[in-house]
Amino acid sequence: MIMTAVDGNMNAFLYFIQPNHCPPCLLHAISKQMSVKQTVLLAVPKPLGDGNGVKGLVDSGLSEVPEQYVQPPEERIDKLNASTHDNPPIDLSKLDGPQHDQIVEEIARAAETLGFFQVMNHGVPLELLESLKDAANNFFGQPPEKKAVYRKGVSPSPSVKYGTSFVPDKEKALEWKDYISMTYTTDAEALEYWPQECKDVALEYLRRSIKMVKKVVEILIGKLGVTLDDSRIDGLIGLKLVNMNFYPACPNPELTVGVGRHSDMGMLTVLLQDDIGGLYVKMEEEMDGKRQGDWVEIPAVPGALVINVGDTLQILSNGRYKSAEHRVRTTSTKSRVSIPIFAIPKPTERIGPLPQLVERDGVTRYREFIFEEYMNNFFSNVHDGKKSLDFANNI
Ligand SMILES: O=C(O)CCC(=O)C(=O)O
Ligand SMILES: [Fe+2]
Repeated sequence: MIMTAVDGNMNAFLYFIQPNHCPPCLLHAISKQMSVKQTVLLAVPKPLGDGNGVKGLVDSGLSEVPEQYVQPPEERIDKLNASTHDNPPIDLSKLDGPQHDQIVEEIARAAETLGFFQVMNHGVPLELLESLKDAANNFFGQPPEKKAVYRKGVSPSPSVKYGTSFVPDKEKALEWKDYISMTYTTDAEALEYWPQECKDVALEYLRRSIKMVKKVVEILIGKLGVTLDDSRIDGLIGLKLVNMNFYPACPNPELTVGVGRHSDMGMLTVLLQDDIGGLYVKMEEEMDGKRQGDWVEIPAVPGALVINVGDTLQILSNGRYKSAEHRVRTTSTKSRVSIPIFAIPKPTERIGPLPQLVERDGVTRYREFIFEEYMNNFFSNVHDGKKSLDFANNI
């Protein structure tokens, strides 16, 4: 019998199977389903394609999701039972007018409760937002071989990485997502190595957003009653990543996730989503008639950007600001793109609760560490809710 299967790195394999042996994962499941007691792999797996990602799978004409993408029941997303977080976007242009204090209050309140909010008049031109979504669709719409050149290990620069899922080698169930991740070092490096289809818009998005990120960080630190000098703030948001996520239309959205439950590791994340929707956040506490633990959808609002608090800001604020757990569902009808910017500390930055807060709170909720250690831990574990924060636990 000849059979195709796909491994965690999205390599498709041709298998020749005979009784007596059972290769792991998909084949195991298939062999059980087919009541074949044992199967054997006769030939070495032969890659059918490299770097095709989930998009490549879908383009090959799937009618059902492969076994590796089927989530355990507790991770599946019941979209009918989720409500929407319908707070209107916060108008950042009002920071320059008489409503300054009220806007500062709204930002701090959102960061202390849900850890997510949307903003408008954020300084990123609306045409640029449209171009970014087009650029992401263009990049992922290319033939597999054009994208595969950015895979880890072969990419022309360590700052650019094309991949699928999060940590495919360790995940029990894969995420239904392809991505390209671009780490900013210098303009020259970005212009040389980032993909042609997206480098200009991604750089401009980064330049414009980072000004807004800095302003929001200053506001949030200020609301803690602490002043940090400019170079410290620059260090806290000194490493910047622009990602483009692509979630292909999925034949069984009820069985899969686009991104599993996780929190982001940095200070703040800025996220552009298209009009499909599907980003859910877990309520940290009871609020607006919703219970703690409920999942609420962050609706797609044209022209708005989503901002969320990351682990670093939760740690720095000694737990006052909430790094929210979030996840993304898939859809059967259309693909979705999202374009986050992760503003994270420089790897050498020393992170821990701000001493002034520890003194005031009379307790230190997290230990100190060098950010690089946190980052390495984050990227070597599968998404598992807010588990990433355990790395900073005191004991
Ligand atoms: O696609 C989204 O809406 C969110 C993606 C996300 O959470 C992430 O990339 O960390
Ligand atoms: Fe995230």
